[in-house]
Amino acid sequence: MFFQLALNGLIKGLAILQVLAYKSMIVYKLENFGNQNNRTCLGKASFTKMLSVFVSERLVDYKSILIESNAVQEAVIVIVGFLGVGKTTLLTRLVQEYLKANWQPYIILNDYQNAVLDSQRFLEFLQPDQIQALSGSCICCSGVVELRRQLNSIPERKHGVTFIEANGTSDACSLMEFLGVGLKEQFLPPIQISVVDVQNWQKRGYHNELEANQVQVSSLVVLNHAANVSPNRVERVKADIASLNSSASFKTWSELDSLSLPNLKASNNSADQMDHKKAHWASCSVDLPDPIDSKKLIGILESLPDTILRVKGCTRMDQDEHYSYFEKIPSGDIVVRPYRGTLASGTKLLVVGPGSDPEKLRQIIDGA
Ligand SMILES: Nc1nc2c(ncn2[C@@H]2O[C@H](COP(=O)(O)OP(=O)(O)OP(=O)(O)O)[C@@H](O)[C@H]2O)c(=O)[nH]1
Repeated sequence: MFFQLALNGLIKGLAILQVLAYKSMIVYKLENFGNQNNRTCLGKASFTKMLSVFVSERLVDYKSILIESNAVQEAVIVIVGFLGVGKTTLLTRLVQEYLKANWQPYIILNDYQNAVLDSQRFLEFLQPDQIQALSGSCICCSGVVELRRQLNSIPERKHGVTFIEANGTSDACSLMEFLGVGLKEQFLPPIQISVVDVQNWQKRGYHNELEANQVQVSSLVVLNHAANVSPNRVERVKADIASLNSSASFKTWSELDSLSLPNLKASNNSADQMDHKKAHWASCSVDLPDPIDSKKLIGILESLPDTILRVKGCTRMDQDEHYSYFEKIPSGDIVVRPYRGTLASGTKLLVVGPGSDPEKLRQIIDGA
């Protein structure tokens, strides 16, 4: 606040000094106000108007000079996409590549139930203060105030870049609308990148509309899961997305040039209206035994209702000393890998989708 007042005072002072120093320029300005023939007859009102235009022009000039001489504004890159398409995988790649190129990335991770679980995986590359976790379903409405607060609390630094990963059911269009206001001058207007699973694009039944919403204000669409699909399918998906957002560019995982992302311009594509409630999904989490028999865990994951589209969790398996992170994506694939973070919240099973009910989950776990 004090800095802002001081800066404004300095700018005004500079502008007034310039007014005094450039009398000849004032004469030039008088000419621009249509008084070429009788400069001495300029009325008080015209003079005041001229002075205010001149000073305000100078203010703009000085402000831009000061901003240029300070840090370059920081890109804010928002990663969206349906559940399990590969947003965190992309974020991990981006963080690693930006660090390698001497940038200073900050990340904000939003997820259902327990964003800390995912955020801990980044401690391998980032300091704790470079990572913020934001649990909760809706950063596109009720959660946007907290998201903006977290973003605005990120310190200014050289070569800064901030990545935000939205949860997989976010109303990506509303998110950009709300996030576009109230950010510090430190930041450029946020840009959105959408991750799309080419194999499963628009095979989400009732959730197709939500998936389509998640590409409509994106500047770039990253085409994932493209290894096992025909080139025809890739072209069809691109054409489909282009019909929703004609200004988006496309990159496959291998074509993506991570360091060029800050050069993207925010999309001005107008999006179709979506019933925002479609972005509010049920989710819940329950504790898991530690350790657990790995066959029993697979049995639990396979017994979950089909309406549950995303599963994540962490516990120790069999005789392992280390914890394991496991997950199930909407296609039904189950992946298990060692968990390197600190398990701050204890062993958990997290589920997202209609039918997420802690009582039902406990029954499935006890009966396995
Ligand atoms: N085969 C294949 N697997 C992928 C690809 N991208 C990501 N995955 C895997 O898919 C799983 C889910 O990836 P995440 O990056 O966690 O997906 P996400 O979009 O962050 O998921 P949520 O935000 O939790 O919904 C992980 O096991 C990834 O390794 C891809 O292009 N092909």
